[in-house]
Amino acid sequence: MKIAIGADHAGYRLKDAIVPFLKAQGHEVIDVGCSCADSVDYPDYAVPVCDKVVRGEAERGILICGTGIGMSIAANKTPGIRCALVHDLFSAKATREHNDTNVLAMGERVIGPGLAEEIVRVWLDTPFSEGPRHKGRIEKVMALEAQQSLHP
Ligand SMILES: O=C(CO)[C@H](O)[C@H](O)[C@H](O)COP(=O)(O)O
Repeated sequence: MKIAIGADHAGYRLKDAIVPFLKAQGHEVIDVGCSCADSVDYPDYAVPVCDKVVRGEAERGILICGTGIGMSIAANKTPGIRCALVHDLFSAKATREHNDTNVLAMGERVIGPGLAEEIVRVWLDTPFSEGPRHKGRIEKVMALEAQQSLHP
């Protein structure tokens, strides 16, 4: 799978641990940065990752900041993105099955690399449950997005 990944200064260490993990699993990785502890702004890294996903240049996106909250808020502003903030394995599976999320957010200040790698593995491996109830709910969310673009 082709995966875009980005982080801010509070998440780049976890990103740099996950990139080799993804490559070892056979995934192609587009790393948009950042790559050092100099303070940056998380939206500046959420946007390029989400753009790549909505343009089809990446199938999925992974975003990491201190808590994952800023990244998830920023990511969900991009039409077509469904981003989940996940710090446990149950949610990693459920958000793929129920929400068909295409971007995953995590917080380096919340979890360590061992759990983060397991979350990424489960999130990437779990297919969307094609059941009509989930599809209908996602369609309602996408309709909200369309309404908002008509009334900014
Ligand atoms: O947006 C966040 C908090 O919800 C992210 O965790 C940021 O990484 C965090 O705010 C960065 O904090 P810092 O004090 O500027 O390092």
